[in-house]
Amino acid sequence: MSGMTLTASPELTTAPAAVELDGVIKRFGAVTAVDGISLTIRPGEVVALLGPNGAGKTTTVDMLLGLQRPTEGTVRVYGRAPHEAVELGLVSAVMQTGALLKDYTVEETVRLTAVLFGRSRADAEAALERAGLTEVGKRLVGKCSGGQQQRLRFAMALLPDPELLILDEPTTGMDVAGRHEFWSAIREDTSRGRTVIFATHYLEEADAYADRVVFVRRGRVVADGTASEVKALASGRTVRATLPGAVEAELLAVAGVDKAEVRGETIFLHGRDSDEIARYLLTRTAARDLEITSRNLEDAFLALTADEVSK
Ligand SMILES: Nc1ncnc2c1ncn2[C@@H]1O[C@H](COP(=O)(O)OP(=O)(O)OP(=O)(O)O)[C@@H](O)[C@H]1O
Repeated sequence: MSGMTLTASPELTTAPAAVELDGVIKRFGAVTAVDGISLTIRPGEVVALLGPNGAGKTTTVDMLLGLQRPTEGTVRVYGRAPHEAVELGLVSAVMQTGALLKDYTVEETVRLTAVLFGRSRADAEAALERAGLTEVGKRLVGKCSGGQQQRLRFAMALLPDPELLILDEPTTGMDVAGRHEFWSAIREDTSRGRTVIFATHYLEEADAYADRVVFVRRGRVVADGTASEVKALASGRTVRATLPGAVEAELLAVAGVDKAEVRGETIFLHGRDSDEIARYLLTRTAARDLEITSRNLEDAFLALTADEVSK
């Protein structure tokens, strides 16, 4: 037995991950909604789950909230079973829809929720303020815009003061101004160190608000990185050409090439200066049929998430 205990900051040592998915599979009859996801999310991370319709985002979120159980694999939230974490108030969520009582005012709704969570009136006021709702406190919920209703759900989700906040496509159906206001409230909150996981279709949202972007497609993680890594993935241009007998390692050594791929007689060279790459190919090799394409974020997203072309 070691006679000495080292002290180090808790984040670096034994603090449990905020979320730990290990080999998670979820099937609904013949449909495999989640097909083997393993993921660790550290406390304080703001993570976007990005993917097209049917990718498995909501199913993953439901498992994090204990609303669904995995068919295989394990889900832990702060080292606990998800339903326990929810019961302890460690996790709360803003879902796409969630019943609100339309005949109550915004203020009454938040105060009532505070009572349910055993929180004080001051906590209710603080949640209203943090969700940017103080000014519309007296408004009937039924008269609120979609964006205000979502911020109301956000205020309610803040009441247990959760360590982890989960947002499932929180801005679906909102106009640009509503989305902007919603995200300003969230951003202000995340600056206090709360862990946030949000599912979205909107690439711009993932890019603007997440430290980490996890691309999901057909129930699998197809890319996982910081927003800037995702941008890097999408920047630059690809030169495609026909060059029989090309060797990947040799192409990678060409000035300006940061990625090279050989598929049969076709080569794909990626780099910042496509002119230089094209010049090299045309003057120093037998390459022909050159084609230069640039990728914006939207293309990168589509490339990462698109279904394979069916035969
Ligand atoms: N309860 C269920 N019963 C049967 N199939 C389901 C069920 N829930 C989800 N699925 C299927 O699992 C797959 C993943 O769905 P999920 O809702 O998790 O995707 P998503 O990424 O959240 O999509 P969206 O962006 O449209 O909300 C889909 O094919 C969906 O039809």
